[in-house]
Amino acid sequence: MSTQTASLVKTLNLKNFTHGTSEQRKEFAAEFEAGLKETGFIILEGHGVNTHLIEKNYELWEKFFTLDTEIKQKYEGVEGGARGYTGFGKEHAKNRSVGDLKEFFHVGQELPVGHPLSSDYAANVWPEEVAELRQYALNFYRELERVARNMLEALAIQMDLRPRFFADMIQDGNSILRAIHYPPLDDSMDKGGIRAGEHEDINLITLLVESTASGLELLTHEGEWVPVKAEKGQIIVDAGDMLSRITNEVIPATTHRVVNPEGENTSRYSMPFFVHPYPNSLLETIPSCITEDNPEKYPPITAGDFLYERLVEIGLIKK
Ligand SMILES: O=C(O)CCC(=O)C(=O)O
Ligand SMILES: [Fe+2]
Repeated sequence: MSTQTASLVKTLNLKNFTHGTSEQRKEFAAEFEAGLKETGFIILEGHGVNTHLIEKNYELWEKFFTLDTEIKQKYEGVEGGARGYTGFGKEHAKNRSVGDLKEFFHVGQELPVGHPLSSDYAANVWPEEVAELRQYALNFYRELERVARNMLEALAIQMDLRPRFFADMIQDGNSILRAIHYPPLDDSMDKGGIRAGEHEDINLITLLVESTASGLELLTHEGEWVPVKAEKGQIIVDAGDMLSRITNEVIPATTHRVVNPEGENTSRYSMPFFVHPYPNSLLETIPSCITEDNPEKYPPITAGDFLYERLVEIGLIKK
């Protein structure tokens, strides 16, 4: 981590919330909210996600991404990229036309047959060439959901909401595990291309376990790009558009990007977990976030409709 990042982005330990005294829990919650407001990012330690599980996921996803393109394309095309593989250059940031220099694979919520929400979600697709992926990716998904629940409970307490306010929204929610491969750059790639153009995530919060290489940057309120990196055992947490919307922008969505490598030109892998409410959950402004100086900015919308609008904007759904 650069010294600049170290001083700018707060590092918090989740154990202080899950196992701490009431003082430590309060302090954790306050620091989390302050971090989201000040820089949009916090770095989380003590999250309890097993290192082996993270390493195994990287190993298996790398196996998938090194398969021939024709094989990977068999797993493409499920509902605007909601599940399975999305090929190189397809997604672009909201106001850009050049596609990002990445390919990725989405794993979504998997509910038992007969669950009332199971028909709301497309079925996951699993590459038969990497048989172990299903088990390891789903275990990882569950672990990240647990961390997300804890973080959102802390935020709800800090905002004087009932503790499960956000946690109920993400219960059986539409969260997405995205495994990303940014290939080494070569001359055939679009000259204006960047690994991931400047953007905000669509969801409530995003959890990013350590990536395999640097490149992630956040935009400060002062308009300066600053590198952020999670080391082994750390998770970066940031705020997305849905959280910004329901907090009436009291918590802004974090603007970030992934820049091209300057030194060694190798593949980069990362695995963001986008924490989403269930599709019928209403994104409605939290009353305490409406004040005379900050009147209500957005009408209510369901999480499903909001997501659809944004997927059209970033090129994953064609209207
Ligand atoms: O690869 C990363 O570190 C971040 C990726 C990202 O911001 C995204 O996919 O939304
Ligand atoms: Fe992002």
